[in-house]
Amino acid sequence: MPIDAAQAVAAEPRRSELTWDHKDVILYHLGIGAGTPATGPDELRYTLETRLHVLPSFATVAGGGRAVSGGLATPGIDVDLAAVLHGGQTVELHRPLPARGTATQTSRVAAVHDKGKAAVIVHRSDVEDAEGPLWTSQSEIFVRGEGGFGGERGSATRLDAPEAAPTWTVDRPIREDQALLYRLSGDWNPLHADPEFAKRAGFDRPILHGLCSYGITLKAVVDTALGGDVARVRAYTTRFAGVAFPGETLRVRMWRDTPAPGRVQVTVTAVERDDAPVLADTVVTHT
Ligand SMILES: CCCCCCC[C@@H](O)CC(=O)SCCNC(=O)CCNC(=O)[C@H](O)C(C)(C)COP(=O)(O)OP(=O)(O)OC[C@H]1O[C@@H](n2cnc3c(N)ncnc32)[C@H](O)[C@@H]1OP(=O)(O)O
Repeated sequence: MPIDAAQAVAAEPRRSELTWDHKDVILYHLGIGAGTPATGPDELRYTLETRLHVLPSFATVAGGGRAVSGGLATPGIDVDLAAVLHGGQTVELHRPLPARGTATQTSRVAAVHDKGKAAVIVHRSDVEDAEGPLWTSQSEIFVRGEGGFGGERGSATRLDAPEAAPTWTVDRPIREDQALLYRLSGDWNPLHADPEFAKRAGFDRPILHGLCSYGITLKAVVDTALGGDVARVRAYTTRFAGVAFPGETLRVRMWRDTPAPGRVQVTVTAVERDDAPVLADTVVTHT
């Protein structure tokens, strides 16, 4: 049986060691579009080792993407990768991320929801180093065709886009080779690179990694709404509402102090496809 929810949730948490250094951080930043203009002072914070600030979404790839592969390598879960889409992602920061580190990750399947036509696997990781907790990450993995196993449906948090005009709107072009560059940070899923595999998954061409859009968007928020200060981010949550393709332009709309003070609510759409939703229910919590 492809999904045995009870077995997945009861499985022992998996522990793994994560290590990273400035090279991994810079590669990740390039993979989410940093470095344009190449020598602009704001971009050098993301790309020059002597000035490096770590974007908190780096947590999703630290250690070479084990969070991604580990999410599906759990007893009780045996699914076709072509049926898998990233559904949602949250990262909660306990401290700013260092540019190099060694940490222990403890991961488990927190829940498996039965959506009828799909299963949603909720995968949680807690990461700490010698100085204490660093971050907590939660991924929702949407597996098409794997529902109907008789599990709980689970609840969904939905945020209406505010009626007021956005405080800021910025456009972020996705390079044609963005997914090819991003995958070097550890998510080698062929869905993002191999046209034949993408067709088998139901797409005309390879789609962008959800976590690449996630990183592009957080960088846009930090650079626009948080004065470029990565250390102000406390938490970042999103739902992947629709696909994005390399070569498109992401329009990032941001509302200050929405839905509460100290939060920026964000929507992301694909400009070339009539503002089709890409990220929804997206909030950056900050100091
Ligand atoms: C540990 C980390 C491991 C990560 C593994 C992933 C590896 C990566 O390489 C893979 C990727 O990056 S894939 C790219 C990024 N993701 C996407 O592009 C998906 C975009 N979203 C969609 O296509 C649709 O929203 C879609 C298809 C997701 C849903 O659309 P519909 O089928 O139309 O669903 P709908 O009828 O609206 O709702 C049915 C029930 O499902 C819930 N739901 C909807 N969208 C969800 C989402 N994004 N995440 C989680 N749950 C979601 C709905 O709430 C509904 O349930 P309920 O009726 O109980 O409310």
